[in-house]
Amino acid sequence: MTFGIRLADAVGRFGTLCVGIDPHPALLAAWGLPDTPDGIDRFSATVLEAVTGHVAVIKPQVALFERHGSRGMAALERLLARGTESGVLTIADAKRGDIGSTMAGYADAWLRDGSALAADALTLSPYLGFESLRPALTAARETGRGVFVLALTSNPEGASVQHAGGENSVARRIVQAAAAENDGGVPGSVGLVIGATTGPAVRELGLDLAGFNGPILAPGVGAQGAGRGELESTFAGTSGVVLPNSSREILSAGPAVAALRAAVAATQRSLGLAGDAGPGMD
Ligand SMILES: O=c1ccn([C@@H]2O[C@H](COP(=O)(O)O)[C@@H](O)[C@H]2O)c(=O)[nH]1
Repeated sequence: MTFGIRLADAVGRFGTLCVGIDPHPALLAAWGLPDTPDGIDRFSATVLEAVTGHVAVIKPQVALFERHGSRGMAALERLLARGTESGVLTIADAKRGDIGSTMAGYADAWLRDGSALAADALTLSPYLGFESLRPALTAARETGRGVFVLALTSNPEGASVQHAGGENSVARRIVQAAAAENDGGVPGSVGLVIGATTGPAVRELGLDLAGFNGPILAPGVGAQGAGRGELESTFAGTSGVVLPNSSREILSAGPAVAALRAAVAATQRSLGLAGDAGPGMD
């Protein structure tokens, strides 16, 4: 079964909120955990326990595992495996992108069956050219996995690159290229990253999200300042599933599992997502 279909099923049961697992040093300290591979392992296991059965998807931030070298990456491998065992979909936020021949290595690592780092989906950076991502697009299609391609990122600096090009902006061309990958009537597995903090850019750049048949990962709610109003205005009329991601704001409620669950529920309520059957935000 494809990632797009599995995601549609999962958000139909648990709603669209994506919880980020970002073991920042300050959060580890606040939780009374050491800034070590064992600390991030315990942090990750606690978040997974709290969200299982309450959200459809988690997004581990790879950089914060990579800080600890091979033992940090082993903690990430365990989290990805436990996510699969628990029935929670995983998006590895690694933002990979390179020339095609090297991209094949990343695709093998993150998107191939049997790889210790295989996730349900991977974030990709298209700034070496959308077509350089082909090995990852192919691997995802062949293995029933998904990708999320950066289009309009949530950080203010992103505009200097992504808005460039006027009517034919970089972001617009990325949305068009990603849309072309999602043919057929079923929910597509090639998604986009569009920050919830990007204000009127979706409209001003003429991004056709009504015609986009894939999921959209929307970081920027919570700690970066976006809320329900920003989500609703940015994604009005969008056809595909929009997955608002919150990391630090939810994680700062820990380490108690009950408190993390309460933060998840509060976030779902404040974003208007509780009981949300998923596809689109009208
Ligand atoms: O445009 C982007 C792409 C990815 N991110 C990632 O999402 C989380 C956001 O964390 P918060 O604590 O909720 O701010 C983090 O892992 C980013 O690397 C993003 O913010 N914007």
